[in-house]
Parts: sequence; C-alpha cells; structure tokens
Amino acid sequence: MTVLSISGVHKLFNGNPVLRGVSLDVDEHEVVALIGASGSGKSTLLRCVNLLEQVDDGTIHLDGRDITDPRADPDQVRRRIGIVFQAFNLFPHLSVLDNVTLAPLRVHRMPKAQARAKALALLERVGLADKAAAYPDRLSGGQQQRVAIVRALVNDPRLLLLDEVTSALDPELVGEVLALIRDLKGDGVTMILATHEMSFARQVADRVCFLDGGLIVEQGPPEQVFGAPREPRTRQFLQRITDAGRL
Ligand SMILES: Nc1ncnc2c1ncn2[C@@H]1O[C@H](COP(=O)(O)OP(=O)(O)OP(=O)(O)O)[C@@H](O)[C@H]1O
Repeated sequence: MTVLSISGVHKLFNGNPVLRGVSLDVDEHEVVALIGASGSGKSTLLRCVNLLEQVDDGTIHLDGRDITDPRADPDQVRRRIGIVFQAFNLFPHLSVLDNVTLAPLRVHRMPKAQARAKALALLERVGLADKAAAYPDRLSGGQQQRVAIVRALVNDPRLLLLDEVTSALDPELVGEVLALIRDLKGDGVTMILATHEMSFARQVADRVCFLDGGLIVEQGPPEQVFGAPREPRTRQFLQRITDAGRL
C-alpha cells in the first residue's frame, strides 16, 4: 500500500531550481534513504513533504489525499508526518516531557492525560523515562536526538522524516540513535531519511535514492545502488565518498 506519492515536484528558490521534477512513491513500512551531495535537494524534498516549503509544481499525496492542495490543513498534515532535524530543536526552557507533549496539547488538542501517557510510554521505550522531568541541557546529544524522535512519534504518524539526524552528534553517540531507528524499522514505521552516512543507509534502507541536481538519478535496493550503481553520476558520487574514506 502506498503511503506517500510524490509526483513531478519542482521547487525553486529565488528562481533557481532546487527540485526539478522529483517523483517517488513510498510504501507502508518501507524505509527510503535519500543520498546525494550537499545541495542536491534532500532536505528541501523532506521539507516539501512536511509542508515547511510549498512546491512550485507537482503534487504530494498522503494516503491518497493531495496535501499540496492549498485547502489542506498543514497542522493536520504535520500530525500525520513527523519530522526530525539535524539540530534537535528542543525547547531549552521545557522539560523533556513538556517538549514531547507540547504539540499534541497545543496544536492537536490531544487530551492531557493521553498525551502524557503516550509520551511516557515512548520515553520508556527509548530508555529515557528517567529523564522525563529533566531539561534538555542535562542530556547528551544522543539523548536529545532520541527525545526529538519521540516528539515526532507521539502522534503515531503515518510517515517519519529524518533529516540528517546523526550529523550533529559526536561519533560515539551516533550508535544509540541508529539503533533506535533500526528498532523503529522493526516496528514497521514508514520512514524517509536523508543522510550522508552511507553505512546507515545501507543498514536500514529498503531502497536508496540518489539525488543529483534536484533529480532522483538512480534508485534501488542498497546492495544494487552501493554495490553495482548503474548511473555514471552515482558511481562518481560514491567514488568521491570512498576516496574521502566515508564508505
Ligand atoms: N530557504 C532557502 N532559500 C534559498 N535557497 C535555499 C533554501 N533552502 C535551500 N536552499 C538551496 O537549495 C539547494 C538544496 O538545498 P538542500 O538543503 O535541500 O540540499 P541537501 O541535499 O539537503 O544538502 P545537505 O546535504 O547539505 O543538507 C541548496 O543550493 C541550498 O542553498
């Protein structure tokens, strides 16, 4: 079953095309990794899916509904599509629990007891129940990022978008976030992740899409894209990464 259908999406910034006709269908329980050089449009694509950016052309359907229709309610859409960024963006003046329940309570009008119970269950699941009352500055980067992931999951989204979620972490903290994402995959969470970590894409993705110049140039199972890339541009990109010692 198709959860997300991106069709012919174009996005321009100041007249410069950043997405040039991207089409991508994501199935339920599928994990899709977006790879590509800096500036290839990975973040912009995720931001369009979450309606943080408006597409200039094309459509995006979630469960068959056109979310790029101007009549679509962005708050409703964002309840169904969680997003986690490289910078965890937790509110420093709110406890972990309040960070997680803020949007459900303020934006989505979830009853308080339900939001609390849901948040605590998720924090328990990611091993952070004992941090519910703590403030973000008392947490490590890896813990903060796990809280940000919990915050994105608290509405039981249909789709989770992960934008470079390990890039701001010290290397020794990356593992705990990757382990959580692998667990979520095991639970059947549908995800699109943009990453510079090829080993991560290789380990968790069902499908890898290589973006170049605002287009998906090649896509396939990780073993094919990494092991036997068909397109010269994919080969060049992977070669550069290998030369930099990052593959
Ligand atoms: N709000 C904006 N205004 C103007 N230009 C933007 C904006 N957001 C992104 N861009 C430009 O769009 C292009 C694609 O950026 P994007 O962040 O989507 O790439 P990316 O593949 O995610 O890169 P990275 O891997 O570095 O995160 C870049 O040239 C960037 O400078």
